[in-house]
Amino acid sequence: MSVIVEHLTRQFTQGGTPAVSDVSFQAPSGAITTLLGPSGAGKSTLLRIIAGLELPDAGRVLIEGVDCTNMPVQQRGIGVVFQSYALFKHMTVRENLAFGLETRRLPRAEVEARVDEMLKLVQLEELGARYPGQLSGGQRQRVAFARALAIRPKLLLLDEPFGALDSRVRVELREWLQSLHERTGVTTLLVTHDQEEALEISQHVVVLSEGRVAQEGPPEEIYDRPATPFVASFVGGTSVLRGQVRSGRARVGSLEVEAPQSAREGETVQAFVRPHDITLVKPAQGVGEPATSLVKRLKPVGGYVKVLLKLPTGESMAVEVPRAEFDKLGVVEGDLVHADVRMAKVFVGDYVI
Ligand SMILES: Nc1ncnc2c1ncn2[C@@H]1O[C@H](COP(=O)(O)OP(=O)(O)OP(=O)(O)O)[C@@H](O)[C@H]1O
Repeated sequence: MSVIVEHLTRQFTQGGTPAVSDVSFQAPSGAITTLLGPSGAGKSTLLRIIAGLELPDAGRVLIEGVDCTNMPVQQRGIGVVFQSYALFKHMTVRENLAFGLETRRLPRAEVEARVDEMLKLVQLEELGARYPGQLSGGQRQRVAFARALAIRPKLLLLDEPFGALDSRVRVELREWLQSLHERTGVTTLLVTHDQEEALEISQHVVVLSEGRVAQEGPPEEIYDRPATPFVASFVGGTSVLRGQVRSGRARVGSLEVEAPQSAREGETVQAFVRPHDITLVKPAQGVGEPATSLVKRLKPVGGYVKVLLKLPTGESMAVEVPRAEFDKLGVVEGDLVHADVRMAKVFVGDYVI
């Protein structure tokens, strides 16, 4: 069964903006659901309410159909992994894993069997006798997962579990978490501010902004059909540009793209342009129309270069150019270029899609 939250609200300061404001969503059973949003969006507060570490001012939390809103943490059947490992330093890995089971008064033999099972599950069979200080960050976090899963939770709550690790280990553990989830099938809620992480590992995404749900759905839907400009830019790095319909085409600054059929002449439109759907062309001197998009910033990132353009309208547009293509282009910061938009989603009127 799923996790359902209904109209959750939590306000820390009187008269201030609520950290969580009337949030409702459903996390499907057996799936990984991510709570995705920028810093301060209310993700951790929401997770803490679901875990029972924080009480809401209003609203309900239902786990497997049971109202858990006021239930003590220990009775909720939840495993939690935070960003910091929170392992006992003076205990070995085995002792760390056994601790939660012993406090639940499981028989000794069962504790030992469960610890073995968990070490195998997280592929750390060889390291049971080590202390946390003798493990790498990634290994420590795998122990934290094993400890959370040892109690056979109905629900696994993960608050930026890879946040403290370097990017290579992060990506490795992302894949590891997917395979762990395939093996356990435990309903999982993952807090992250990393859209790539959310799109890659979850089956359901809840995008949060300023304590509210901005959009909820499968990752493809969030990416392909963002419900608001916030979701478009936060999830896809999409630029949102304003323009007008002229002769059946949408003119967005110096750019021109196809207008929706329903668009009337002169109507205001918004174009959502993804960074990889733009081709940059450096104009040959004195030939053709003068270029008007200013290269404000260039940043090589792995196999591509991130380019921030300033359009004549004053709007900014993010572009990603494959490294080889960029090298051929030979532009530097301060150059003027043409920006050919290969594809854009154009919407008429205000932010309703
Ligand atoms: N115990 C608290 N007392 C007062 N304000 C709080 C408390 N906990 C969180 N807040 C505030 O609530 C808002 C939401 O915080 P929260 O930590 O839930 O956001 P978040 O999306 O998890 O952010 P981050 O990714 O930075 O952890 C923030 O403005 C934060 O300052």
